[in-house]
Amino acid sequence: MAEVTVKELAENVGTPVDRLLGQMKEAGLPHSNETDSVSDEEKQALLAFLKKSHGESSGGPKKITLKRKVTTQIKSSSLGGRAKTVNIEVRKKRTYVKKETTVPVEEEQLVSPSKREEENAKLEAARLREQEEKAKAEQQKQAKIEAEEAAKVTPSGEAAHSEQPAEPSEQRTEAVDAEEPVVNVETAVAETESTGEAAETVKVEVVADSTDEKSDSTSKNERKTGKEAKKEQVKEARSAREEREETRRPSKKTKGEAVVKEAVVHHKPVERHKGNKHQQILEMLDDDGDFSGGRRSRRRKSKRREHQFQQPTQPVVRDVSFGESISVSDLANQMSVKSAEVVKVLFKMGVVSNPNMVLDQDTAILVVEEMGHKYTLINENQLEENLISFVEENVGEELPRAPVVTVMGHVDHGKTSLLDYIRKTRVAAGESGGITQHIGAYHVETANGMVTFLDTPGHAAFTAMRARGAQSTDVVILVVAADDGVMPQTEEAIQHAKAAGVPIVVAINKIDKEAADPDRVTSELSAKDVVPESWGGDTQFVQVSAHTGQGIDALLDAVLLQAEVLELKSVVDARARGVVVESSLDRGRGSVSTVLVQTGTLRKGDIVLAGECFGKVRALLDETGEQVQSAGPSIPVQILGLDGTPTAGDDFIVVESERKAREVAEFRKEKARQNELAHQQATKLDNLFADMTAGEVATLNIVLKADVQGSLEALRSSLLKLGNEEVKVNIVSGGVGAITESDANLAVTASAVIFGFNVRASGQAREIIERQGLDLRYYSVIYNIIDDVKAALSGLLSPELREEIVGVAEVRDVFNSPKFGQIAGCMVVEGIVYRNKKIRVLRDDVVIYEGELESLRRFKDDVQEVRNGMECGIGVKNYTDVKVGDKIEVFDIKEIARTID
Ligand SMILES: Nc1nc2c(ncn2[C@@H]2O[C@H](COP(=O)(O)OP(=O)(O)OP(=O)(O)O)[C@@H](O)[C@H]2O)c(=O)[nH]1
Repeated sequence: MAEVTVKELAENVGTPVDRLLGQMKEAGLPHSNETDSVSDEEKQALLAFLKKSHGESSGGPKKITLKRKVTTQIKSSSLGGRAKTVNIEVRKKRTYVKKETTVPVEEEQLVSPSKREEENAKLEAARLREQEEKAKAEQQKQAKIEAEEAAKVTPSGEAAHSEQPAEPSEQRTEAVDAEEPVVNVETAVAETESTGEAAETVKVEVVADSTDEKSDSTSKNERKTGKEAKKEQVKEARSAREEREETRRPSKKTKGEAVVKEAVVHHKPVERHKGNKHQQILEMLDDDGDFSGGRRSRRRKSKRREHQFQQPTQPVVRDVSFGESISVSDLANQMSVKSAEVVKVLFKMGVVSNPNMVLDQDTAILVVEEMGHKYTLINENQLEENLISFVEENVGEELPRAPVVTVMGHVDHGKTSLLDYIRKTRVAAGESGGITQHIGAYHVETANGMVTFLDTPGHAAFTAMRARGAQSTDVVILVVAADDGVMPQTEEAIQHAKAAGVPIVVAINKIDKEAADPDRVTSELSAKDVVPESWGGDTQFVQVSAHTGQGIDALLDAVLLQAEVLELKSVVDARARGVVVESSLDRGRGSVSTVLVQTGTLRKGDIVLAGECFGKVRALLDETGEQVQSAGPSIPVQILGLDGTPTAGDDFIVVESERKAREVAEFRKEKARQNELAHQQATKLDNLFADMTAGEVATLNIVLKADVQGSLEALRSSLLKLGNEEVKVNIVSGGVGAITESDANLAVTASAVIFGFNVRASGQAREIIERQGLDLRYYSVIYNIIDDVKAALSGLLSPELREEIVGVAEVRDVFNSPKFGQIAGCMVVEGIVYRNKKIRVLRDDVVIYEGELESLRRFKDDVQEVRNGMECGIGVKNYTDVKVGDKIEVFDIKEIARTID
């Protein structure tokens, strides 16, 4: 490279000649004139000096590279089936470069003298100069010093030269440095904050540290002010948010939680600024005192408060309420003691118990008193009584109501056809085999008034309803086919109607038929005590034809006339009450119950209690399936909304509240369960004798079904031969074929056992048998039936009662205890003295008192029994005249069953 003069070099780098000469002097070069030539070596020397003066030689880090290494393993199975583990190392590198803005451009120009580079250098130098001057203007003091230093400069001042001229450039560098790293740090912080890499932030701050103390402090200050600014922002945001929260308070918790949730769900590190936000929300919520932190602290506080136990100053006396019986555990619960406590007390009273044991009312009272509590006796029927009184509030004007009619008669005599004709719909055609499969109810308008029909499939439902004491029918239409006459089911219908005290209107049907013989029917019915008015009786007979419609109007008139005689009236404006006709579970609609309103008006939305079911009436449907808003007396409706399917014949009633309905329903369920248990015991063949009352002729009622007529007759005669003057067999019903629903219902009403000889019960019959706990027995050998009945009748014979003395105690001493009254100190001389068995007091072997023991104690303990040779204390109930020398005899009564020879 060719040599240049100082002036040319100054022009090339865009620096004043004087300044360049000064720098050259500092670098130890001999140049003092602008015309002096500068060699390449000198240029290099000047460059080295300048670099040094700008701190390059200090070797301070210009860049920091952060490395992160993550090693993971991947396991793969090779073809040979051997697992292969591959280590994967992921290296991340991040480099932070300190901006090289302070390097004087002159130096670059010195080493790159080409024209293009020179121009670039010029531009860069110009920019630098501008910055430099700016810095100068800002730091006047430094400029002054610079000026002073410049003035001090003397050509001989080597030392001064070597130090002072460097200062301005150093300071200049510092000034730039002081700014640049701050910028860098802030950017770095912003970067790392947004990615959550806090570690990098720290490193970058170190860069600033190592670079320049001043810059660090400045950046710290700046950061500090930045923090304060943030604080201010947070505060502002907080107050703004608080204002916003005031207006839409309910959403704040959700928002705060949502931030956390999001972070958790996506496994993202919570961003710092978002974290701050979250923190703010938490803080705000805490301020409000209704978020977790606040709650927790409050809980802690309240816990502390709870723990401050205060000993009660006097024993807590609790009021315990129970009915006829209560279990030990329930009693304990009510007294707030452990069951074991009650068991202990009972044990002291001589009763061995367990928590599940049910105590009778008297025992429960003793326990409660013993434990120092009060008791209230509950009338268990209170609920029902309350319900009745609630219903009796149903006062209002009684208005005439439509009669409710049940059509009964033998199979195929035309019941459905008759009803079909009356309501002008063809129900019969739609039925399988023409037999009515459903129980329904509907009302029809006639020219003379309204009539409600209960459409039943014969007598079963009527019997079932009757068995539950449901009096739903006002009039029975007895259908008898004029061509067939009185048949078994006709007779049955008559019996049912008479038993229920329901007037009959006879419809002699199929009068259109050639074979019709109404007179025969009339005479046959008269023989059954159904006598027409024309023959001096009180029953209306109407000849009808369900096919031609002949006599149907007359029949309806007869029914309405009968209703008039009955003076059927009912309150309309009152809470509804009535009877359940049928109910079923519909797949789409749930429980669907057909009910007949008997009094009052049932409305949509009413709370209905029907038997053991209850619910709010969701919808009311009439017989055509149309929704209605209400139903008055004698109107049948379907109700939707009950929680179950009540049984046909159950009463339904509108109650004040769902709570009340539930309470009574629960009570009824429990009662029914108990009744069922009791009933199951009573109707078992083996237990029948328990029902017998002394002096009466006991009867074993049997419903007998056989496969063929021959066996039926054989069985009937054999069974009827059994028995004597004390017991007898009564075959309530005997027939050929399967055991039907009707048979089961009959067995319920007659308290009969059911025998099936080579026949089985139908599904519906089995359901009733199971529900009612009837005794059903299947046989295939006649002698087995006879043997069983003989055995049952043996049970029915009055058992022989024999007395057995089980223990004797001699009275050795008598004393009075203020707590237990008179106590006889005894020695057991025979057998065992039992606490719960009957006793007699004998004086000189003559019975002077018969009764029970009040207490039996050994030493201080109540005991159940005391054996021979042991001493005991006996308190005799209601007897205070025991003397020394008396004997207390404990006896048992044993029943010895007799058999028929
Ligand atoms: N000729 C004539 N036939 C009748 C009359 N009434 C009913 N029938 C017929 O008698 C048969 C039995 O009629 P239903 O109405 O099904 O008799 P039901 O008593 O209801 O029978 P179940 O449903 O089985 O109890 C049918 O074939 C009817 O068409 C009538 O007045 N005249």
